[in-house]
Amino acid sequence: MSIPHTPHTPPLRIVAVGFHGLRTLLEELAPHYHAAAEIRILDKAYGDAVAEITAMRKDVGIDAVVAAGSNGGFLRQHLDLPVILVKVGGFDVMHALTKASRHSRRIALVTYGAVPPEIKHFNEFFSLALELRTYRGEQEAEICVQELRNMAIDVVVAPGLVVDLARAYGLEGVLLYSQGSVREAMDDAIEVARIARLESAKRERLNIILGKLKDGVVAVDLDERIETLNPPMERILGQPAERLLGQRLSAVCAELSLRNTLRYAQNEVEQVQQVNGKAVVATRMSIVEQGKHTGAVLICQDPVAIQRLDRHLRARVLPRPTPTKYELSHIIGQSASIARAKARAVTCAQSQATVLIIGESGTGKELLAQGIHNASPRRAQPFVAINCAAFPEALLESELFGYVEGAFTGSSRGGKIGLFEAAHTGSIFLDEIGEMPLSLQTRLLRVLQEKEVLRIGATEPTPVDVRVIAATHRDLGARALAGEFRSDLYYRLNILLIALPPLRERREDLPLLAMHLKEKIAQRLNQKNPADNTIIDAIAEAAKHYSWPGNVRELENLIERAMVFHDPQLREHHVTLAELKDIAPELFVDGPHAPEARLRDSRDDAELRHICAVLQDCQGDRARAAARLNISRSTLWRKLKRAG
Ligand SMILES: Nc1ncnc2c1ncn2[C@@H]1O[C@H](COP(=O)(O)OP(=O)(O)OP(=O)(O)O)[C@@H](O)[C@H]1O
Repeated sequence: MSIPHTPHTPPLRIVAVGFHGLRTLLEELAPHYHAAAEIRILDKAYGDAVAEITAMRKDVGIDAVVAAGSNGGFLRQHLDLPVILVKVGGFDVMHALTKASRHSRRIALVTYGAVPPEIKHFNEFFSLALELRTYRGEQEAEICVQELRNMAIDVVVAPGLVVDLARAYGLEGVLLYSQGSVREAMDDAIEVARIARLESAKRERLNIILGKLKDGVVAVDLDERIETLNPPMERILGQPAERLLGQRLSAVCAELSLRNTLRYAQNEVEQVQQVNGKAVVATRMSIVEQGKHTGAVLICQDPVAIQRLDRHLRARVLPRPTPTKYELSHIIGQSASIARAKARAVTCAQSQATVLIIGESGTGKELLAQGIHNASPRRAQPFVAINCAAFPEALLESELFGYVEGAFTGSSRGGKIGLFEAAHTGSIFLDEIGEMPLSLQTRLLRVLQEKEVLRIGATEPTPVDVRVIAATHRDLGARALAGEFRSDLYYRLNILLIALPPLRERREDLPLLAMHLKEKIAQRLNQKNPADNTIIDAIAEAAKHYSWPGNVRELENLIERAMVFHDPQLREHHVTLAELKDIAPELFVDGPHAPEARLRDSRDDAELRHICAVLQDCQGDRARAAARLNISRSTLWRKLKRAG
């Protein structure tokens, strides 16, 4: 990666600090670096230099500093910028000593920090009798020069500051640095600045990427001090980055501590925890660079966002759930029993518990289930319905629980999502739960208890949040006693019970229902001018003593038949008995032995024989048999059930 020189990338900027002798050297050299960097020469020292450089940095940006001697040491301590020191080489020493010896033999060599060992050896080997001294700061330098004067030293070879002092005390001063050593420092500074720029460009890019994340991210060093964090993490910690950088994470927020991650180098993935009263999903990982632990990182996710994403993903790969059309207000009836069932349904809608609806076929169990779902807080989520009696065991199992790829021969690629997963965050309606095979009852119980499903062939369960509404026309308690239904499942399902009365027990609802169904069918048949009420009234009247084995569904079918067959030309005319018998013969059968009943029985027998033959032909495969008979699987199942 290189820094392209566009008008937007400013040139490298180096501040070279030095006065007097060093300054002269710097001024001589600066023009040579014109193409590589902008060199600013500053003749200030210590605190003044720090203040000036800090101001410059704010103003234009500074990449590196070149300085020498004690001033260089000071700047290194007080600036968080690369400070490159002008180093004294052996050649510099020889060159300066030669120059000094032209004035006198009484020479002192003063260096910043420790005396380099090579100089000590050099001094001894050539018996130069140099006075070797060191200093660390301005004060020490001055004391040193005073002592040298008292020792009658004539020439002081030293860095710029000491040279100036020596001259002030009337001694000769020779600058220790050569042009070569200054050039070397400048070259190093430019290289360091170039690399620092690259690093900061990379860091900036990383920060931009981190800033785009929705999750909060914070990285700490081995001392748990915050090195980097992004805006979402600033929000979680409730402070701006400027205040947080350099602080210990535990001190800012004890709940999000990374101390154990650093201590045991152990990763923790997706732990749900509370921070300032809000739930976060926290992942902690230690950072390993070139095999060494160098820090740790914490990622905080918002559980609400995860759930939203989860729903979105599931929605994309799922079969579309059945759109629900019914509300509780669609349940028609003023009888006490229906009013009670409706009132119960309203209460149940507010609970998360499993609901069990008991009622004969056609009494409105699915209508009620949809109504409960649509009155519950889950109304915007999927509603999935399945008739447990309409599928053979193996098919029902894969429909409900799904399977993973390769779970069995013929399983589709990528596996298949089951209805429980499809209903995630919503409701599932298990119609005819009493017909569910025992082995599947066990699996269902697990889903209810653990709130997770195990797809066929899978090893990892998938968590699901589904409200179960089950329905049956059977006496589940009796079936449980007889060992045909798991009693533990029965108790689990039987938390909120709603009984839907058969139509024959609430005949007072018949006229209202008939009218309602007439409107509904007219809409469905797109009849703008539906049959008048005479035929409907006639049916309601004739059906007073009818037992309605098919309940509201049967009534609905009958009314539809009447609306289709009743001659609209005969509007407002009195419906004759013959006409009514023709349209609704079943209403005139008052017992199993009536002539019409016998007729119907023999018709049913013939139909049943036909169904059995087709079923045998299809080796008992109900789906295929239903397709051949051109009826739905539920209808096939109903016909078989009615025949016992
Ligand atoms: N109280 C009611 N008010 C209005 N319509 C009703 C009522 N009860 C049932 N229905 C209508 O009757 C038909 C059958 O109802 P639904 O499918 O809900 O019955 P079910 O008990 O689930 O039947 P099955 O057990 O045979 O599947 C639907 O068209 C439904 O809208």
